Order: sequence, then structure tokens, then C-alpha cells
Amino acid sequence: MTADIIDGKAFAAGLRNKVAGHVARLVADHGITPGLAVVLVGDDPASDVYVRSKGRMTKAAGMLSVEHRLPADTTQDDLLALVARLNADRAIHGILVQLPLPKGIDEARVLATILPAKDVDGFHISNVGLLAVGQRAMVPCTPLGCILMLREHLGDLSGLDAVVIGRSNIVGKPMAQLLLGENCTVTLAHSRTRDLAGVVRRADIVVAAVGRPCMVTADWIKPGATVIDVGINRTDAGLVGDVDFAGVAAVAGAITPVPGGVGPMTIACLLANTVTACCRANGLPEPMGLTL
Ligand SMILES: NC(=O)C1=CN([C@@H]2O[C@H](COP(=O)(O)OP(=O)(O)OC[C@H]3O[C@@H](n4cnc5c(N)ncnc54)[C@H](OP(=O)(O)O)[C@@H]3O)[C@@H](O)[C@H]2O)C=CC1
Ligand SMILES: Nc1nc(=O)c2c([nH]1)NC[C@@H]1CN(c3ccc(C(=O)N[C@@H](CCC(=O)O)C(=O)O)cc3)C=[N+]21
Ligand SMILES: [Mg+2]
Repeated sequence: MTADIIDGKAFAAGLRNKVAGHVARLVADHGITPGLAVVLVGDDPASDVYVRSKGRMTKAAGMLSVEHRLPADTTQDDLLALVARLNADRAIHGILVQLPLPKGIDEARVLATILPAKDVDGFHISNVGLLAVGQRAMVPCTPLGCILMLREHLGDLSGLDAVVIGRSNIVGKPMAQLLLGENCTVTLAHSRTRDLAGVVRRADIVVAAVGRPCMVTADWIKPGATVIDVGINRTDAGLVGDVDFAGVAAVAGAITPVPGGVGPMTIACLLANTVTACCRANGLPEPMGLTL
């Protein structure tokens, strides 16, 4: 058996195309241009690549892209002041502060300062809480992108056994919430999980979000399972995920590649969330229909 490759790159291009269509209508019919501000503190090279491609895609969709690059020794007060300015800026509908932040800056404090309505990452506690109780929220981009690919590939997810490996606030936990919202039976595994291989072997859906190259191997996978690889690991062999792609592809029913899987979907969902935030801010119907 050879798994279907879930082409996140192509899926994301289609989603960005839809975003661009909605943006064009917002501009033409209402004179409103959705605006996204990205804040990068310090000079992490991987973050730089990511922030740059985000800015390029934001502009390509017809939106306003504003980048704020601050030195690594920026104080927390200066960062909070910038967030407050962006909160008050009517041209900005979405704010993303790139994580991780340098040591000495309280990440939770910064995220709590972003207006929930502009929190296109979905990391503010009020969005986290709204997602947990199943109410209208801004949904984190990476898990949202994973759900869109799963729905496209499997249709209805009801009743499927899903195992998420990794319990971070930005990927694992919201991923588990969204799968629960799709009526999956969800297991959230982490570094203290006993017999991880045995747990994963029961899964119809496996989402790997750990940050360990090629951790998930073919012998962990139930034949025919759908495997979503969130991991981004830079190794001597290049960019690899958390899944041993070649081995797992021989057993799974479908798998996302790295690169070209979850990553591009994350950026496309960020643009979609920005359009949603813009429409909500202006009392307009939400064309994307992706959020709760
Ligand atoms: N494609 C994309 O768009 C994105 C990709 N990423 C990538 O996804 C990966 C995960 O990111 P993130 O969630 O921020 O990572 P974190 O480092 O915040 O969390 C990693 C999680 O993996 C768990 N873990 C670590 N070791 C093991 C192990 N041996 N067995 C089982 N679980 C383990 C940890 O468990 P514990 O809690 O017990 O410590 C933790 O919950 C990274 O490679 C990152 O680069 C992240 C965001 C977006
Ligand atoms: N506030 C915040 N929000 C985030 O969403 C966020 C963040 N901080 N910090 C870092 C992680 C990581 N992340 C990625 C997004 C896209 C790709 C991506 O497009 N990857 C390409 C490859 C890019 C390359 O070649 O490096 C791919 O997988 O095909 C990767 C990683 C978002 N994150
Ligand atoms: Mg992290």
C-alpha cells in the first residue's frame, strides 16, 4: 500500500486564492483593505524566513502587510506599547507576534495584551476559552489548517480515533479541541505518555506536533491511517517532519509531506483569519466560514 500524499501546498494556494477574491470584493464594495501586522523580536533566521513569506503572501492576496522588526534586546514595555498602538490602529485587523520571544519577555503577558478581536493566531486566553466551549473564536492557524486537510481527505470525521502527539498551547491542545469538535475520540499524548507506540497504533488519525525528526515510524501506524505531520525540523538532511515519511507512507492511507504540507496551510489560514477579523470589525458577513 502506498499512501495518498495530501498536497498542502496546492490546497493552501487554493485557499489563498479564495482569500484574494474576498479581499478584492471588500476593497471594491466597501473600500476596506484587510491589514495584518507581524511583529518579530530578535533575529532568529527560521522566523525571518517565515515572516518574510507571510508578508509576501499577505500582499499577494491584496491585503495590507505591516512588519515590525525589533532588536533582540527590546524591553517588554516597548513591545507592549507597540501592541497597544496596533490594537488602536484602525488599518490593522490582525496582529501576530512571532513566537518564541526572547528570554526576559513574558509571552503570556504579551499575548494577553493583543485585542482578542485582532488575535488572528487565536492565542489570547479569551479565544482559547471560546474554542474550548465551542463558541465563536479566532481559531489557531496550524490546527485549523490540519482540520481543513483532514475534512478534505476524509469527509466526516465523526467517531474516528484521533491521537495528537504534543500538548503545546499553540498546536497540540487546540488541535485536540478541534478534533473533539469534529466528533473524534481524542487522545492527547505527550512526553510522559506510556507506550506511545501502542497508543498511536489505535489511531485512525495521527497528528504529530513534537519537534523530533522522524520520531513516528511505520510500525506505530495502523494500516490506512491518516497522518498529519506538523513538525518542522532543520537537519543536515534538510527540512524534515516528526514522521519518517518514506516508511510511514508505505503503511498509511494518507500523509502530509514536509515541506509542502501543514506549513503552507498555516499561512493560508492566517490570511483567512485576517479577512474574518476584518469582516467582524466592520459588521460584515464572514465570507471564509472557517472559524467557529
Ligand atoms: N507547520 C507549522 O505551521 C508549525 C510547525 N510547528 C512545529 O511543530 C513542532 C511542535 O511545535 P510546538 O507544539 O510549538 O512544540 P513544543 O516544544 O511547544 O511542544 C512539544 C510537545 O511535544 C511533546 N514531546 C516532546 N518529546 C516527546 C516524546 N519523546 N514523546 C512524546 N511527546 C513528546 C512535549 O511533551 P511535554 O508537554 O510533556 O513536554 C510537548 O507537549 C515543532 O517541530 C515546530 O517547529 C509549530 C508550529 C507551526
Ligand atoms: N505567533 C506565531 N504564530 C505562528 O503561527 C508561528 C509562530 N508564532 N512561531 C513559529 C511557528 C512555526 N510556523 C510555521 C509556519 C509556516 C511554515 C512553512 O510555511 N513551512 C514551509 C517550509 C518553509 C521553509 O522552507 O522553512 C513548509 O512546511 O512547506 C513553517 C512554520 C508558524 N509559527
Ligand atoms: Mg513552542
